[in-house]
Amino acid sequence: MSNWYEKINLKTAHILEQIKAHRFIQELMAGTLPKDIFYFYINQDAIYLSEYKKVLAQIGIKCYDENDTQFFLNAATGIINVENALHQNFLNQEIIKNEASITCELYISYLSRMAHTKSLEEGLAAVLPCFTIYQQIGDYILANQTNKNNNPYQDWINTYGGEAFANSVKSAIEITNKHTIKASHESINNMNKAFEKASKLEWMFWDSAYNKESWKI
Ligand SMILES: Cc1ncc(CN)c(N)n1
Repeated sequence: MSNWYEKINLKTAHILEQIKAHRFIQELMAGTLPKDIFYFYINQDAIYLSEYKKVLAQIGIKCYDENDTQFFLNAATGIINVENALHQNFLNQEIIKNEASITCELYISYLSRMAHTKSLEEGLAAVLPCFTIYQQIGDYILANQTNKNNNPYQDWINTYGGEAFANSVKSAIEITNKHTIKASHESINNMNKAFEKASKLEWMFWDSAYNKESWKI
């Protein structure tokens, strides 16, 4: 019998396919993504990660098993440090913007609400696509690109397609699956909704970067 993650991954496969097909990802893979769009993304992602780090710490605080707590606290520091270093490599200080785009604001606010006001199970499900989708996209690009030696975005691709990130994703999946074993039907439904919504927000995050989303007023 398949576990919770396998089922929800299958149920949301259409979202992942749309992310893979998105012009942001296709052009990133080809190395043709305009630099201003990539920088817009990296800048928004730096804002996103500084909040996401707090969300992971909050999830860790809520865990009952100390190993799970440790995992999320490590994830909040370790992985994010790697990503921040990656961002600093790409970011030109002059273009740093401090204002979150609408979608960035929406995504971080949503995750923060899930981590602070919902059950641990729902919080786990909400943060999981941030792990799994990036790994799947990293792996997808690594498997399909033909320009590994001259893609200006290769460092980004390697970070998410790499083994270190895969290990961390595996642990996040295992912890979340473990919390579904005794979960009620209602709780599983809520977890499904949270995973699906966060997956859609992942698509929206790339789309908003591609369009250099601005506030309407
Ligand atoms: C928006 C977003 N989602 C996920 C990741 C991968 N941690 C990220 N860097 N940015």
